[in-house]
Amino acid sequence: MDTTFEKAGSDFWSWLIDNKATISNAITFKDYRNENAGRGVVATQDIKEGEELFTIPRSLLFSTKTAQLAKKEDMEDVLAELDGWSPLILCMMYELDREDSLWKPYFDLLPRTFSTPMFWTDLKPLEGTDVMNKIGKQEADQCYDDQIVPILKAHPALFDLKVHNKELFHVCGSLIMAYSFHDEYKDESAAETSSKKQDNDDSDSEDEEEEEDQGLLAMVPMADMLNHKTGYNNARLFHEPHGLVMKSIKPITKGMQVYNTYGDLCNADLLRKYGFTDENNPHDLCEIDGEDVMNLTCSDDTDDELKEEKIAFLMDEGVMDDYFVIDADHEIPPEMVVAVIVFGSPRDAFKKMVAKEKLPSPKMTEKVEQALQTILKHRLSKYGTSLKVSLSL
Ligand SMILES: C[S@@+](CC[C@H](N)C(=O)[O-])C[C@H]1O[C@@H](n2cnc3c(N)ncnc32)[C@H](O)[C@@H]1O
Repeated sequence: MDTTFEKAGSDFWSWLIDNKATISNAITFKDYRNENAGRGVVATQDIKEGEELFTIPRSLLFSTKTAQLAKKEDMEDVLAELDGWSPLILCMMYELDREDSLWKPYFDLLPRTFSTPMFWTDLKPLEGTDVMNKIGKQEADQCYDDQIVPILKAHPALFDLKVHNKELFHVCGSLIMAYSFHDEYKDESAAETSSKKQDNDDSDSEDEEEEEDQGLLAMVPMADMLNHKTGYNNARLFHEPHGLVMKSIKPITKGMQVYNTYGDLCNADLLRKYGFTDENNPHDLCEIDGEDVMNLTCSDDTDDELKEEKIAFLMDEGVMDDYFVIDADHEIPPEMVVAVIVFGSPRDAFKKMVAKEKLPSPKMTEKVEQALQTILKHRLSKYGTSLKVSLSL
């Protein structure tokens, strides 16, 4: 038995109880490291649908509202200037290793290394997959350099650049990516204050509204100890006035793992955010680059100007996007068939479509089928290895 692992779990459990969380005795932690899934939660007895598994009071949520850093002089304003995850990342960088943090037993439990591609030194095995364009390492590095470093430098009493470095920034970002929640509960009086603040600030951009709608970004101790397995979801987090409540949404037999859902995610997203994939994933998909579809199917008389016109027409009609998606049913989407027909149409035929403002129907002719085969072969050629070799790796 790994006593350090066990002790961290039991210290955390006691900390939750001491801080007014309630936990059903029908669950306990289990070591799933032999399945590369870290710690998880297991049923110690049969659980009925709708049973409360645990309740976490809001005072235990680690967010920009509760973090130590937010209470330091000037810091409320500094954090308010940042966007996206940066405010919570900065709070976490400050507090993650502090002995005097309320969340110490929780932080001690969180991993410091990750299997997400962000940390891979060799990305070759991912060549051709949809993950490659989504890793976001450069953007994250840029965010650290542009947004975080100036704050660290301006507050030497709070931060030490040797400790609060890029590595710690990535650790905190990765923890937020894989462990955080948005607390969707809206206190009516707080909602009113925040909408008033918006009126005053005159800052009603769509992005901000969207962020507000998602709720408060927070680390939710215990709720984040549940693993995910596509198709096996048996518990869900409810955002109630008195706290965040995890309930079973199906009967759970003694010995079964308790799974939350991380969403209906394709394997590329599971890997990018959480560092694992699901073998049988009905939400898996393959993206086909819209530009490739255009380049591989344009009729011989298509110059750059006509290409632009074709793209604009397809976009106006809502058919064209950056990518076409083939999902797990392996059907070619009708939008992609329409795009192939439009790109392949000679100038005159295309001009008639535009004049009539009418898209062709997604009819599968021999010519279309050949074009689609060319596109799919091209897509396949992007993979560095065959499926057989990848599986053996
Ligand atoms: C919200 S945490 C769940 C608790 C986590 N197992 C732990 O020990 O801290 C999410 C992380 O758990 C792991 N995980 C969750 N479900 C998994 C699965 N089905 N297979 C492998 N790892 C999984 C991944 O490392 C993921 O990033």
